[in-house]
Amino acid sequence: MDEFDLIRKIDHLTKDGEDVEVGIGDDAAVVSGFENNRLISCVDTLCEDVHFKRSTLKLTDIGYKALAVNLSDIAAMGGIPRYYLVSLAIPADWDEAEIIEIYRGMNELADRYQVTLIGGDSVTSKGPLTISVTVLGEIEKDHALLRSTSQEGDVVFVSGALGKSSAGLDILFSKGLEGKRSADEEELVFAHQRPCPQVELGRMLMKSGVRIALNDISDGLSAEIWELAEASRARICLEEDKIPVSKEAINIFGKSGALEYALNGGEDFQLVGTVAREHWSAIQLNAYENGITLSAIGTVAGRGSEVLIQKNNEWMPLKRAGYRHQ
Ligand SMILES: Nc1ncnc2c1ncn2[C@@H]1O[C@H](COP(=O)(O)OP(=O)(O)OP(=O)(O)O)[C@@H](O)[C@H]1O
Ligand SMILES: Cc1ncc(C[n+]2csc(CCOP(=O)(O)O)c2C)c(N)n1
Ligand SMILES: [Mg+2]
Ligand SMILES: [Mg+2]
Ligand SMILES: [Mg+2]
Repeated sequence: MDEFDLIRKIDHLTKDGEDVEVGIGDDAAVVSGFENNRLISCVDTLCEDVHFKRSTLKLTDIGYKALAVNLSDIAAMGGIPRYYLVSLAIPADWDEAEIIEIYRGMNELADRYQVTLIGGDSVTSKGPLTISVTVLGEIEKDHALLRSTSQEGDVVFVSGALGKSSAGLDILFSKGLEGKRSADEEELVFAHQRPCPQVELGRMLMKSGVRIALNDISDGLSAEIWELAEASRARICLEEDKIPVSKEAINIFGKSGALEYALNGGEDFQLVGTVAREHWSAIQLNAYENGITLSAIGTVAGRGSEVLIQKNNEWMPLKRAGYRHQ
């Protein structure tokens, strides 16, 4: 595969935004920048055999997901994604047409959120295929939603239903990409392959103007709630039976199997946060009116850096057992 040929094809595939003064084709990109807002940036990487296999994601899904996980981090800050850069380390057994397919998937999501590809890097890999995406965006000055602002008395909330992605992954592991699937299985597999970054929800929460601590769920609810507790030095108490566990996962894996996926599976890319009790109803209603379900799953009970969970009327420490790279 010729590096320059590939870059030319990628360039043709993507649209140039008007505010991109120099895009693909020079040593670095130049964009016009933001008049009043701050620059917000993040990078996350997908690695073959760690984040996906050819038997779990189609080529277009790999691209879609590589961008989605980054839009999720921008969402978790309340920002607006604008530009992205893609770094690829490509092993010899991947051909150009396959890489272009990955870009087609990325493009699909980029078009939906109007984020523009402004550059990247392509190198040979002697190991697995690795895709690293950097997203640049904007956020109103002093309005980023941090992990560190939870306070005593806050309601702890989470968006959507949890556990779908990792339940979907197990279905893919047992049935492969092309296996026959029930409607429930299809829903779970789709959630794994095409996670929906909660950008609109992040913006809605930011625009509410109230203090909200926020995090996105990449490693599982247990890991992300612990991150909030530690960043805010908060003592968080969750009620197990309030956690919105995927119905489809319950149908297939039973209540406790589905709860395990919700707590420790990861890659749901929903948002978990805390907000003062007096603002909770309005926030929940506003989300509802925009087609998003928010569930109250607990409270910030005081200071500390710990998470407790109530099961069958008994409180116990929540095990932080989400995904962790070794
Ligand atoms: N290798 C690194 N060098 C510098 N900073 C890093 C590195 N890895 C992570 N960070 C920083 O650490 C913080 C937490 O990163 P982390 O990747 O855990 O968050 P996340 O993207 O929300 O989680 P995930 O990667 O599971 O989606 C971020 O500020 C990130 O920029
Ligand atoms: C083939 C295959 N095996 C396992 C997994 C599960 N997985 C990998 S990384 C991760 C957490 C998020 O990653 P990060 O912390 O890097 O953002 C999870 C839950 C998968 N998706 N595909
Ligand atoms: Mg990260
Ligand atoms: Mg994150
Ligand atoms: Mg992330």
